[in-house]
Amino acid sequence: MNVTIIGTGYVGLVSAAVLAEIGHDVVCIDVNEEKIQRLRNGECPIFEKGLPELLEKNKHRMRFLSDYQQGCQDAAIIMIAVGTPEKKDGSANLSYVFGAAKEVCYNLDHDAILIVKSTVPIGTNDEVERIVQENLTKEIHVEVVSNPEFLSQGTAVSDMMQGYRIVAGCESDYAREKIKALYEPLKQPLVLTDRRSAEMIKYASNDFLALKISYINEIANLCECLGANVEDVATGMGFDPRIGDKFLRAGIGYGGSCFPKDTKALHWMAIQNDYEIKTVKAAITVNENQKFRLLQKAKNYYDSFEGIEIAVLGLAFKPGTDDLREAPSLAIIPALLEDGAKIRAWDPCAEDAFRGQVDNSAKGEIRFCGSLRESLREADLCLILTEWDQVKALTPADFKEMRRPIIIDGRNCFCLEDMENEAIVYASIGRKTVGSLSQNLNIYMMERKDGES
Ligand SMILES: NC(=O)C1=CN([C@@H]2O[C@H](COP(=O)(O)OP(=O)(O)OC[C@H]3O[C@@H](n4cnc5c(N)ncnc54)[C@H](O)[C@@H]3O)[C@@H](O)[C@H]2O)C=CC1
Ligand SMILES: O=C(O)[C@H]1O[C@H](OP(=O)(O)OP(=O)(O)OC[C@H]2O[C@@H](n3ccc(=O)[nH]c3=O)[C@H](O)[C@@H]2O)[C@H](O)[C@@H](O)[C@@H]1O
Repeated sequence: MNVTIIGTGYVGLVSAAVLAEIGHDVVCIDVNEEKIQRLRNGECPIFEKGLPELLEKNKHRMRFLSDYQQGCQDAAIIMIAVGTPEKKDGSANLSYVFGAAKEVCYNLDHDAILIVKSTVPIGTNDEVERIVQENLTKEIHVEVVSNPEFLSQGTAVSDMMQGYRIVAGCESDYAREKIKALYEPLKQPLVLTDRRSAEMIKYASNDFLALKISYINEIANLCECLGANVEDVATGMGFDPRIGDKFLRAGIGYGGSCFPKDTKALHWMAIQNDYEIKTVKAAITVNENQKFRLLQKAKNYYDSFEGIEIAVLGLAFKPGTDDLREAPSLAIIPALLEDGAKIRAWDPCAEDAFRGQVDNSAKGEIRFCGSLRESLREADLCLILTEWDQVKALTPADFKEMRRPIIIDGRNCFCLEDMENEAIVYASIGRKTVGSLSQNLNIYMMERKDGES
């Protein structure tokens, strides 16, 4: 089939490559000309495992354009995969979706299915249909289908190739048959519903996962108070298939372009309908506070961070991506800089994206380090924000390169057994703090605290 995809972000570009891989001819449209040029040059503009290879393999079935008229020619299916970022009030910004739908109307001269793949509030597809009816310039039949996406960044290609399900909200048999034909080669369970239910499945799924994370984070915080170990607790819970062992990793909370915005958007939708969705609201509140657990723990060692050299390992919101959207680093690092800390940041691929985000007027300073070793050497404190494999491969000996080996791990990267009985302090989330500093360092720390008080 001829498929045109609008938006070449994480969802649009991965969908395009996967649909080409299963035999469709795909045209990608983006308003970002630079991105389109890079794609035409054979470059992959985002960091996503397996994507460059898939684009290269299927380049004979893919075209990249910025012109809608050319891009819509011959398309049997048009898929909108543009962003739906959060607005200040928590609602979703739908201007990109509506803008793309209008462009399609102005440029389409034949019947087609218009798929909305972006995550959109319940009722948006109905609104898109209204826009289509109002703006079509030819006597043609365009049917709107809600087809949300469930991939995760970092594993996007395999998530799409081997997804748990495909959800499509269609309002006619004609649309249902087209969707079946489009996805048939993927051999995945197909959940066919009406459009509003499909839209709701997306929010309900994301928000449930967010809730699960906030729940385990609260259990972790309680474990710390009561002397239990959250990793063991999660393992014990996860064996029960009614609970499941996924999304029970305690840490400094969820980030990324979706859970934060999709929890707030559902909460907003509820309020608009005079309903308060208390569970989701609680997940949001817990997550906001969880980011700062590391700083609270660090205060056990330093009353102020003025002049303190802090190794920050990981900037991206999760490993496997260079995406910084809603990453805890964006909340934690500015707070440290404000307090006068000297940050030595390390991330294997999010450094460039982070550079533009630092507030130059803050008291402290930030240096980006090319290696973990450079970041750790002579540091007074280490904060782990992202569980990159390179970080998980560090050993106690690596941390001993620090001036004061105090490690506060927001992603529970290490077994407690490997870190205890070492001349380092290792604090993590929902587990006891292990290790101790050498006697000299202990005396130093005490003198420092006395000097400050
Ligand atoms: N990032 C993710 O892991 C997932 C995202 N989603 C949803 O998918 C949607 C897209 O998300 P991402 O791919 O992360 O967004 P993104 O921000 O990475 O990419 C969006 C792309 O759309 C382009 N664009 C904007 N307006 C346009 C227009 N009128 N015409 C053509 N191109 C236009 C932008 O230039 C950009 O390249 C969002 O609704 C998101 O919630 C759903 C599942 C997973
Ligand atoms: O709608 C979306 O955009 C996507 O949102 C998430 O995908 P993503 O945000 O890419 O990544 P996740 O792996 O879900 O991680 C999100 C955040 O939760 C955190 N997390 C995840 C799992 C866990 O057990 N604990 C935890 O703190 C991660 O560190 C990360 O900050 C969902 O997993 C996807 O199914 C969904 O399609």
